[in-house]
Amino acid sequence: MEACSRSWSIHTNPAITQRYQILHGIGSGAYSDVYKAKRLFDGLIVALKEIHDQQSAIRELQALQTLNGAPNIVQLIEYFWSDHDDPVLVLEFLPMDLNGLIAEAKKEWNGGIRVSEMKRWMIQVLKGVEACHGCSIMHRDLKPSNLLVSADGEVKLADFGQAIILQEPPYASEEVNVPDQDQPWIPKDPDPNPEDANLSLNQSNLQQEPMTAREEDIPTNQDHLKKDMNGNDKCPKMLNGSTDSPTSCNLSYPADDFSWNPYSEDDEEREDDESGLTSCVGTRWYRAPELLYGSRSYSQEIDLWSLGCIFAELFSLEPLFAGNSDIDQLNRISRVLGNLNQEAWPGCLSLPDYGKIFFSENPNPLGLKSCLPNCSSSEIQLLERLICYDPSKRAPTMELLKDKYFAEEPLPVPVNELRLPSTVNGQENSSMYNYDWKDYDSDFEGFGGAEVSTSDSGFCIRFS
Ligand SMILES: Nc1ncnc2c1ncn2[C@@H]1O[C@H](COP(=O)(O)OP(=O)(O)OP(=O)(O)O)[C@@H](O)[C@H]1O
Repeated sequence: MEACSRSWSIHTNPAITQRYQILHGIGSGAYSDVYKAKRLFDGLIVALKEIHDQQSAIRELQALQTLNGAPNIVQLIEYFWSDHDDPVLVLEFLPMDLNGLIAEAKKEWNGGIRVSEMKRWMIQVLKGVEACHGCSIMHRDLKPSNLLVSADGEVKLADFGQAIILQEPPYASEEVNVPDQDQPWIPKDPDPNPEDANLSLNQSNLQQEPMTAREEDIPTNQDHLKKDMNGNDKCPKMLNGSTDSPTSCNLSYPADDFSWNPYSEDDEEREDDESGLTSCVGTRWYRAPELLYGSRSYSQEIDLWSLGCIFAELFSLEPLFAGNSDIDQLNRISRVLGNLNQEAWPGCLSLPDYGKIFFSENPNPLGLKSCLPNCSSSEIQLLERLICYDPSKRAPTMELLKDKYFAEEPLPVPVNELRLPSTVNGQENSSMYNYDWKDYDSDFEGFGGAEVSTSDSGFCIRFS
């Protein structure tokens, strides 16, 4: 067995090792290590996701249970939970992601992804997001590397560690959908797929033995989640130790280095009835402008913005807004869409950081067409329904699925006719873009001089 990083519990927990042979590590995220494993009683290949943050584990578990059996959502097979080990989720194994697809298309497919393929990829992603939004779940971290792909070309939304189930309005606080303490949790049947006997999760679930995880260890309300496993208050710091950010969140992280923690001492990071949602979610390149301006009362439209960025990237094979800091991110957006003002979004004045950041006048924004010169007008129109400042103008997924674009020639290919990356072996197909950081040491470089001044509400930054 190949050595795996960081983790002890997954190898030493008999509840897991009696049921699974751990094959090798697949990858690590901010809060998790993921392993490829084989279920001993039937040989089913799975992904074991060991999550080192309980809050993130509970979010993921709640979302995946709510979405069980929904189309284009990664399947939760079972989970292991104890009060002394990190929770481990057993997920269907998916060998690729859209990041790997984009990288392959860029390198190998002269001409990129065909329009007929693009439509099928987009439809699948839209259906996954529609399933989430239909269940009042905001994913909050949509990006190509969280859109996993099966060996058959099926897209599955994954990584629900930042997801939140919305209740009236606009967020869930007390009533959370954690498993009932007394009821062992057994996955519902997903959509049967009799053609694929080996990998059929339907079949695997039917054969499933009784749960070995300790459901009684799952807390039943969110107050409990504010404590660590020893009952102490959970108040970890942001990853870079920064609490003095002038905008909403992290000003100097690499794009994939997200640092949200819902129970940080910093009010900006707290999520509860009084303070609302945290704006520090998602991965910068795909983060909606209202989040970058510090909104705490956003809704599912933030996922729609991310979708627009993902689709644009599938078209051009380059990230649309590859900001190296939150301010650079906003600057890149305003160069394309124009500066955010009341005309673009009347609600912008109430954004917490709106009056703190000003960019130089930009009367002639580039527009999406000039960023995506190879896109047809219907493609640009569809993207404009997602990538716009005013969240209320972003089209819901159901409307987008009915967009004439998908009914026009060339029609979407069937899933089994999609071209896939040549190597379908886990992380080999997932690649983060190597952004050249050296040119952008500070938030303020790359877009002129910055003048910082203090005001009654804090300070503001003005770029010339
Ligand atoms: N079901 C799965 N099948 C195969 N690989 C998976 C699966 N789930 C996750 N992975 C891989 O494991 C790695 C980490 O997973 P994931 O992104 O879910 O962790 P995370 O800690 O929540 O991540 P992030 O830092 O992006 O929030 C990624 O490379 C991902 O592609």
